[in-house]
Amino acid sequence: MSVPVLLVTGFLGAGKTTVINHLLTAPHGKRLAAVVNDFGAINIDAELLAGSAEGMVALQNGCICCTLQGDLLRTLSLLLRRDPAPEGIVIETSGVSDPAEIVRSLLDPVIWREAALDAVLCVADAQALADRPAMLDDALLLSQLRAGDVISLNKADAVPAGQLADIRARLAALLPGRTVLETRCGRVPAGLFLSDDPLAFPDRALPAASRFATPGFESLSWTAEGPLSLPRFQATVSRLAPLLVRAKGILRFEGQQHPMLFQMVGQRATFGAAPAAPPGVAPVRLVLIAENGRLQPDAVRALLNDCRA
Ligand SMILES: Nc1nc2c(ncn2[C@@H]2O[C@H](COP(=O)(O)OP(=O)(O)OP(=O)(O)O)[C@@H](O)[C@H]2O)c(=O)[nH]1
Repeated sequence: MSVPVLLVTGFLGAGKTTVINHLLTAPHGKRLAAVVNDFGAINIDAELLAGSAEGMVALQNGCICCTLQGDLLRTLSLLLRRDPAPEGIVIETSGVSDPAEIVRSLLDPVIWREAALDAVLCVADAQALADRPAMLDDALLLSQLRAGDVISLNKADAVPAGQLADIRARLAALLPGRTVLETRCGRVPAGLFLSDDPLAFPDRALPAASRFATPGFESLSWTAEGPLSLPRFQATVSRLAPLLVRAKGILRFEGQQHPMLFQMVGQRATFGAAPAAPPGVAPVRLVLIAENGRLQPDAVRALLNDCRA
């Protein structure tokens, strides 16, 4: 019997990792494996996933719709040979991936026999769409939305009801007949996905070939061995924010005992509790993502180096 696969797509920072964490910890009684693809040399998402050591494979420094496609297929075949085998596989694409290419690979009959694509879930960021309605004209975002069998309109808590209704109306016009679920903190109904019935979403058309052979984004990864000065880091982030689409990192600040999880989506930055670092990794790890050509790596690294306490 083939193992159902859920492909989770969505723009940078929409909440894909949050959704997958919810699915991994929801009480559905299934043994799930996750494959996460972070577009950067350091895979922060892998560290943020519950039980990340068990059944989790990180594909990094590239994007699975382009350079890492072969790696994805090899990874699936390794996961399927694990004992005990997973009962469901969740694949998180990086926020810069066009899922059309990945769907095409997964529809390959050889893969399908063992790991059948059950559904594509597109996580859309209600807060970003409320702030920047023009995002819905973005070709990559459109491709991600169109690939979705189900759209999770996430961060519904952060948007007033009237604006949420406007966004739903725009999505309904763009994607007629598609299921749109308003979600908070990625809490999609787990029972909707990874069912044993591979025909739950039977109308999948073979997607058109990708228009995003080269992603229009670049990432810069930076690490430090010692703590940072919080005021200097905040000043640097304010300076860099207009250039960035997304940033995330696990940071240590002078005078603080615990590491902090730093997340920035668009211009909004938040700090939260970070999981304990795995042994042997640098205590400060940061990934910045920007449109191609916007970051001058040496200058950015110099600014970040100046944040060291
Ligand atoms: N207010 C609010 N914030 C959320 C919600 N879901 C996720 N977030 C926050 O949004 C930020 C990005 O969430 P992630 O789950 O890392 O997003 P992602 O799509 O995996 O990000 P990339 O992998 O970098 O593309 C984090 O700070 C989350 O805590 C939500 O429903 N409401």
